[in-house]
Amino acid sequence: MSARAVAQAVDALRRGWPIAIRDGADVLSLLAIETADAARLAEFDPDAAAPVLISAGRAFTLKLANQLDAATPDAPVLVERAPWLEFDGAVALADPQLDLATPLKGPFRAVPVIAPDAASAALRLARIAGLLPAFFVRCGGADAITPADIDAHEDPARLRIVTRARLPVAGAEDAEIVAFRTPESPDEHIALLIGHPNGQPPLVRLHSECLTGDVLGSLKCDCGPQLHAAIHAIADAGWGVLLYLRQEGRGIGLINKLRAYALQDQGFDTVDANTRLGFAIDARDFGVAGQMLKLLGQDRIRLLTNNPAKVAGLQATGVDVIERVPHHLPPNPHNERYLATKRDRTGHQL
Ligand SMILES: Nc1nc2c(ncn2[C@@H]2O[C@H](COP(=O)(O)OP(=O)(O)OP(=O)(O)O)[C@@H](O)[C@H]2O)c(=O)[nH]1
Ligand SMILES: [Zn+2]
Repeated sequence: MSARAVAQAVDALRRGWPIAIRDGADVLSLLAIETADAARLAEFDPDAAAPVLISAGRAFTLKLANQLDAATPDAPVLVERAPWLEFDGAVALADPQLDLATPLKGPFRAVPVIAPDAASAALRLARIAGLLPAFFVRCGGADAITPADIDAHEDPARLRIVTRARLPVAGAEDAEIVAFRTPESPDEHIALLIGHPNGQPPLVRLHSECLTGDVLGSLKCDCGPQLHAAIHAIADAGWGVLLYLRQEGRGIGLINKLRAYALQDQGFDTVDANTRLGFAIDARDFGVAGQMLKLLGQDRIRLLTNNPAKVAGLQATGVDVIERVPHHLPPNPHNERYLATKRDRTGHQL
């Protein structure tokens, strides 16, 4: 029942319908700003008193917080509903793409967060729904879901292998595709098994979905070349696994990644763009990858990556990463700065 309620809540957010989240005795009703409009807001909040929930990263950009704890840019911050904070003003609070074009009409004031666990859970649900993490909030409401329900929605424990088939691909004709899914999430993750187990730990690549790089050949990142080079490297190694994880935009979804790109067009780097949107710098959870490898019977691996956080994330799921194998591709003029930011700000190894 609760699984159904979370799926319905994600759907409701996308459609601009309010949801409710319970934190102990407190219940918050929430209307996502991105999918609301002035009429829905008037119906949700007839007294025009509902404060606005945003994340700490966004609040810091708006100078509503003095300090940004780098570890928690996605923590909840509540903004008092000043009389001048009408619907359009709230949209400007929610969407950093408008910052340069529309100077904000403050002053705004942060107030203590009511029901912080429910508020954090709401921001998480916005990410799952691929929306901006910003809501109008009021107390009370029916059919509330709980933060634990949302944890269960994201839990990879119920991941299963659904089907598998031979799939010759460019660079690895001897390959098999294995498809995974959970009952909760619409994301269908894929493993490409290249070659055959030979008693040695497989060479593994975790590839997070990048529609722009993988499909359109975007030069802004290194994803497309990394994907193809990984297939070749695994084939050359004799045996291994490519996991294609549906974690577009480091877990914030395609639309939010493209918003981050729009901010990059304004001069912000990939780290600051995520923070300004109100998301963690990397919102991925490698639990899915760990579970996929275990279902494939591979819990001792060599990992192709430059990202020590990926190694740590996978180790935390109980997979033994016996070696990190660097996975560098030559830069191009469009992704040079992106790669330098990864090196300088997110600990990627040279
Ligand atoms: N939010 C956001 N996501 C991005 C951006 N550029 C690329 N991505 C996403 O980043 C992910 C690719 O990262 P990966 O190549 O898996 O990994 P990594 O963490 O850089 O580590 P490596 O294993 O060393 O490549 C994909 O989901 C891309 O869609 C960006 O500017 N903003
Ligand atoms: Zn990419």
